[in-house]
Amino acid sequence: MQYPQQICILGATGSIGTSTLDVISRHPDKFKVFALSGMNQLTKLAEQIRTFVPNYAVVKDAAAVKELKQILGASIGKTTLLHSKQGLIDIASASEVDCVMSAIVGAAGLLPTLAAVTSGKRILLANKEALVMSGELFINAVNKHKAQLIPIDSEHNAIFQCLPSDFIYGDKQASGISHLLLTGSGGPFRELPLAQFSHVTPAQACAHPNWSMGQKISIDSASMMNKGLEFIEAKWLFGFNEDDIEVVIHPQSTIHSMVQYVDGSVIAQMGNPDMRTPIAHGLAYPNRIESGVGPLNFAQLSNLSFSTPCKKRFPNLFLAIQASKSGQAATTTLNAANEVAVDAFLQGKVNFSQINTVNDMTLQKQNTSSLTCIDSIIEHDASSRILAHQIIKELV
Ligand SMILES: NC(=O)C1=CN([C@@H]2O[C@H](COP(=O)(O)OP(=O)(O)OC[C@H]3O[C@@H](n4cnc5c(N)ncnc54)[C@H](OP(=O)(O)O)[C@@H]3O)[C@@H](O)[C@H]2O)C=CC1
Ligand SMILES: CC(=O)[C@@H](O)[C@H](O)COP(=O)(O)O
Ligand SMILES: [Mn+2]
Repeated sequence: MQYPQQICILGATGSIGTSTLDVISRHPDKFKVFALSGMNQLTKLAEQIRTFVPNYAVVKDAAAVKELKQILGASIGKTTLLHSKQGLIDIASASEVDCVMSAIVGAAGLLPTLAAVTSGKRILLANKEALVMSGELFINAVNKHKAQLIPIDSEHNAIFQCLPSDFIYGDKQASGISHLLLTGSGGPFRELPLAQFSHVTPAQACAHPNWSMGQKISIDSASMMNKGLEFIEAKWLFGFNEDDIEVVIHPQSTIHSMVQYVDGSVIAQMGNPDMRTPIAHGLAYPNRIESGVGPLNFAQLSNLSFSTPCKKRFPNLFLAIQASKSGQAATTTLNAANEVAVDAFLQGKVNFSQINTVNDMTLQKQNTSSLTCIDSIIEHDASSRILAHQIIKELV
């Protein structure tokens, strides 16, 4: 690895983006911020521009460029402001960039992340939805363009750390691996009586017991759709079959995931629940750098517990596993339906239990045509969203 690395952060104003800048700020000799992007939080983006002085910053549209210019005034410095999808694609594929942090939430992250892939960058992948939407196509592009894909999602980064360094994609036999153990906390409703699920508020659903994250992933954690998306993400990142991935509920989020080997050994990655650890690991890989996360205090770890997820409580997890077995069209459909349903829940249009109803019904109504190119994936995503909106209209 040649320092300094020029870094592009897609989704800089979000939870992962902010943690990434925190790690980078600890290592000014190693990382330079080349480009940042934000969507609605322009004041926060302006503050980041003043602090990190990137070459480029990308916002939603021309009106946002104008507003950001006004906020920045003379402190705009050398930063050029771009906008729209094309602006994101331009910064993700710029020749000066070594490494792209993919931290936009949802389907909006797909095209800029793919632009980084086809430009052969090192990609730090937090945006799991991109991989859920485009699985095989995404991995084929990584291989074709010799991009380097490093998982940032805490579970997948943990598995990446627990696999042998010479692990060959999809070849569990050669490495003596039995299966992957994907841990999930069970979220804020792990013990809530089932009858109360349809009455929970967005604030309650967003109150994750262990992690501080953006709204969408927090709701997904509460329904365990997050673990369903992560199941599909693990399949594509490591080349495993559905039968080789087991989801384990671990409420403390101290073990971030594990690899079970055929000789009975289990290798786990542990740490305090703070995304700066996987982010620092990805930024410096294969080296290690200080992240700002303190050491685990084992004397205070009174209890590490584990259990099996329940289908009645977390139907979204099982829907996602089923979709994974069905194939690409099903996982693209599920991702789109879930984004629409979570948004509707946040707006008070559907209740928490109806997120699963919308996901299930959209999967039943949508076709399962084969999706072999990016245009067909984008089209399928769009038509699934239309179906999900129709289903919501009929529900309310
Ligand atoms: N937070 C976490 O700890 C973890 C997150 N992840 C994954 O990382 C990704 C980001 O999550 P998180 O940081 O929590 O999310 P946040 O909601 O906190 O941040 C999302 C970022 O994306 C920007 N954004 C939102 N919508 C769009 C859009 N349509 N076009 C362009 N930019 C957009 C936001 O801009 P703005 O805020 O300015 O509106 C913000 O910068 C998700 O895919 C999530 O699943 C994975 C593991 C852990
Ligand atoms: C930090 C991270 O990676 C999240 O995806 C986290 O795992 C969410 O917690 P759950 O395990 O409750 O989904
Ligand atoms: Mn995760």
